[in-house]
Amino acid sequence: MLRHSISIPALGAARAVRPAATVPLTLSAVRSASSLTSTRGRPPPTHPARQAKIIAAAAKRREQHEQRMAAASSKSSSASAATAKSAAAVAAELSKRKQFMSITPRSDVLDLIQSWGLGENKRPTMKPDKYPFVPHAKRPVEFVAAAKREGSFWRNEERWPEVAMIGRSNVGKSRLINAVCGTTIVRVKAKPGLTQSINWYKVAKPWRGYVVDMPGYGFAYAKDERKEAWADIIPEYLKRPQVSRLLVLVDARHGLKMADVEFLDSMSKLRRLPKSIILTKCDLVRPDILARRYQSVCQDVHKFGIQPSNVVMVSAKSGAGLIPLRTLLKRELMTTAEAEAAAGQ
Ligand SMILES: Nc1nc2c(ncn2[C@@H]2O[C@H](COP(=O)(O)OP(=O)(O)OP(=O)(O)O)[C@@H](O)[C@H]2O)c(=O)[nH]1
Ligand SMILES: [Mg+2]
Repeated sequence: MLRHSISIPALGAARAVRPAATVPLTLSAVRSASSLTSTRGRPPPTHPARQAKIIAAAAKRREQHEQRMAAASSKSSSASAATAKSAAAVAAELSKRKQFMSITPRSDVLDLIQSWGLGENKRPTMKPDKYPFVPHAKRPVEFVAAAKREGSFWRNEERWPEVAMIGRSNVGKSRLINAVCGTTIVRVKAKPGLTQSINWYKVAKPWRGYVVDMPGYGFAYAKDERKEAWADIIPEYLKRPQVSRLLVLVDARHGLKMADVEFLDSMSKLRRLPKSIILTKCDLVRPDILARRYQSVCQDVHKFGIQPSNVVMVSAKSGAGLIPLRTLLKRELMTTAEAEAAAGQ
């Protein structure tokens, strides 16, 4: 028999499911392979035992297919319920958006936005505030302490006022401290969940007080147990008498979210603490949308006893709106003279 030393994949292997076996090239193999692929249409002779096997396999396949079809139909009925649910959510969201767009921007609010250079503005009418927060100070603020649990809170025995920044993760709390105080010492990141402890920053003389950065609530890239720990220490911290004002930061692009409403609600039960709402990232919002946002937020926070005079629009990026925020912050802090007078009492 003619036998070559090379080997080829068995013919028809491209169509077979199993990987191709290699067989030696013989004349008889070539002949039988050509009979399998012949165009005469005669099927190759099959053994009865093999035929029975094929029939059994086909029956099994049919049974499996029916099972799959039954499973798919039950899945599609639950999927259609989920689709109906998400359609309802989309409809609710659309009607909310429609409601929001139906707000007429007030001319005084639009004027305020324009004069402060707020809003998405290619050519701001006003230069960002470049005046130092504390003139002549080498460091306007200094990091003094961080706490991840109640036992390690900064003691602040002099009872100097503490202004706390709070809001959803990524709303811009840390960057706003840097912008307001004219520093870069607070770490900032685009990913939510960077600040994972309560951090105290002491303001330089002649001021006596602290600006406090906090972990955010809502979504954050952090471990669940860490987020649970924040949920416990934040209310504990806010009970302290040293906390003199709360700055609740809200992203101007989104307005009040459920997490903000829940927080403000829980705060109204916890303690009557002066609060301001700070609309952040105003450089990312069109002026007319920003005016609507301001008006709708003023309306939403009214039920928590927050007046429109305590709703401030800022952009830590462009510096717009920082002057009123600095004024507000300084009003909260004691001067050295006031601190001495308080200590002498
Ligand atoms: N365009 C723009 N981006 C801002 C502004 N403020 C903050 N950001 C950006 O928003 C992202 C989050 O800012 P952070 O200050 O770290 O936010 P945070 O609230 O401290 O976040 P967590 O510490 O994770 O809770 C960063 O990428 C900032 O650069 C702003 O006024 N304008
Ligand atoms: Mg932060």
